[in-house]
Amino acid sequence: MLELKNISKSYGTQLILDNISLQVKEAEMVSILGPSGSGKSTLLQIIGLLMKPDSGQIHLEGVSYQDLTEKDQATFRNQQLGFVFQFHNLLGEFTCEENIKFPLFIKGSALSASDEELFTKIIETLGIKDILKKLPSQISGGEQQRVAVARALINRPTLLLADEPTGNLDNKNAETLYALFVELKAVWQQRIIMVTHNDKLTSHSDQVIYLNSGRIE
Ligand SMILES: Nc1ncnc2c1ncn2[C@@H]1O[C@H](COP(=O)(O)OP(=O)(O)OP(=O)(O)O)[C@@H](O)[C@H]1O
Repeated sequence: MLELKNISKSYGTQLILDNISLQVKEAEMVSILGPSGSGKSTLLQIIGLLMKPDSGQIHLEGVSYQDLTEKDQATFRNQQLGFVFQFHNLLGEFTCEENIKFPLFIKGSALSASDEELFTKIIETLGIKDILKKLPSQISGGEQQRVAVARALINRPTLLLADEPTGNLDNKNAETLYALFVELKAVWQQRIIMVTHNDKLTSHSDQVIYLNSGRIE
């Protein structure tokens, strides 16, 4: 279970999140919608341990974020969380395969047989087998985004966090990526929290959350 209790966050005098509480079970897909500036990305960053709330508690699978030291937070992020952003942040000088395996290299140990097995399963599911040796600049935007999703999944994250993952894709690629998320949820029981502007991409969500004026509507 992911549990947020009374999360609040201000920037200066501007209250961005006002006592937000939320529970997300395993295999649930949650969409976060809301007007620009309503705090969607801020909430996602707090859940992703990239920003601290001013108050409130978060637990993921029994681990309290408050109890983690800075070093533990980095390890927790790398092992438990997967991130996909609108601008996928792929490393331009590395091939797609190297980009996908990057989180495994960070761990420092050699890739195990089960890492390789998962890698194969991921690239097959995402349909990106044929582009593995290419550089990110040599593939399309939709393909780049699928590589970013593969990289986010390679550590088997407890929670996949996606911030406007379809934001720079055309409609067709956006729908393909969303269909992939739906498949990851159905087949892999992947828990996903996605910020989106596109309310067409929420039909399979277990929870749709509208943020407005710092609160869930
Ligand atoms: N580092 C910061 N310092 C000060 N204010 C910030 C900072 N980051 C965000 N804000 C402000 O906090 C508010 C919420 O920002 P956030 O990016 O979470 O909104 P959002 O709902 O994701 O917006 P969008 O849909 O436009 O991406 C905005 O008014 C923004 O200007």
